[in-house]
Amino acid sequence: MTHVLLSVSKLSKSYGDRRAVDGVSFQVLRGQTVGLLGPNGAGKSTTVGMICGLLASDGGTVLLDGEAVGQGQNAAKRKIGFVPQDLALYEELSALENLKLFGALYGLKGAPLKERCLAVLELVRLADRAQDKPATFSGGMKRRLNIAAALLHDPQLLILDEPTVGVDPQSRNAIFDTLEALKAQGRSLIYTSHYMEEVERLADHIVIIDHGKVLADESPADLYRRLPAQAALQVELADAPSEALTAALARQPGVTTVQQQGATLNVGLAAQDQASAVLRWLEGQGCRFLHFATARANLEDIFLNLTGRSLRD
Ligand SMILES: Nc1ncnc2c1ncn2[C@@H]1O[C@H](COP(=O)(O)OP(=O)(O)OP(=O)(O)O)[C@@H](O)[C@H]1O
Repeated sequence: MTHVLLSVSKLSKSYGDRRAVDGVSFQVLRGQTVGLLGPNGAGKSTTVGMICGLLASDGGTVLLDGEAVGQGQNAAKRKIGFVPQDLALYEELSALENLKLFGALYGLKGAPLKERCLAVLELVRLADRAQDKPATFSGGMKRRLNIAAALLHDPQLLILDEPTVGVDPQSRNAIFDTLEALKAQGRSLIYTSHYMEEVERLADHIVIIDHGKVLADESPADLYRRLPAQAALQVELADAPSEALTAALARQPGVTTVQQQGATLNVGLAAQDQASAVLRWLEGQGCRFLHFATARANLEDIFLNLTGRSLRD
């Protein structure tokens, strides 16, 4: 058995003359969580829609366990669970009745269906609300019920399209707990988001997508290694530093970059724990500080480094 569960190759789709997805390729290994990260309109939803066989592609292939996932019913598709951006629930049926209905679509019935419904409700932490209607649920609870529905047939790969948009913090945590439990069971996940903190928390591997193209396809550690600085120190001095001082600062150990704007210095650091040494050095040079702050580099910086633009533009 190969380690590769899903293989996406040169996937493309245009809407009219707009190329929404332009030759996207990446793989998902067994047990791996892949974060598909990109700004709004980058092509994430279109990509996952094609992976699930819900949207027809203009070109490219999607193989799951070596089998093509096309449109229509097929065995490969059954190994995928999909949680779309838009909720799909019957508001007037109870949570349990909703799941029974979805389970029946997968050919589950009788006692095994009931057992599966209760197990997935437990997994998304809605077991105590089984008899309640989604009409009485918060947005986050509805989202969790939708995740439960996608898990009924016990898929190998769960694909979630921006699952935390419009979700309250309590449900957000419950969703993360569910996904972490699935990871621990060895399931594979694809998680699309434009929230870098979420992708950082969950993903073993990150695919950054922009304008329908893959810009990076790496582990978080490798992505960070691309950055010129792993942390930043911002210091506001009482007086603007001399050019000689700024130049000498740039030569200090652990300092990767120095930018000066008036009395403010932005210092790139090879590691965050080098900030105190830099501050001591500045103090030794007779500098007085008004304010200073440090920040660890994040995926936002990586996106900025790759595209010259902010992820949230
Ligand atoms: N049905 C459609 N008809 C026409 N254009 C579309 C359609 N769906 C998406 N697009 C366009 O395709 C591009 C990619 O959209 P897509 O929804 O895949 O991006 P996304 O990264 O998922 O963004 P979002 O987070 O906003 O959903 C965008 O420019 C979008 O406007």
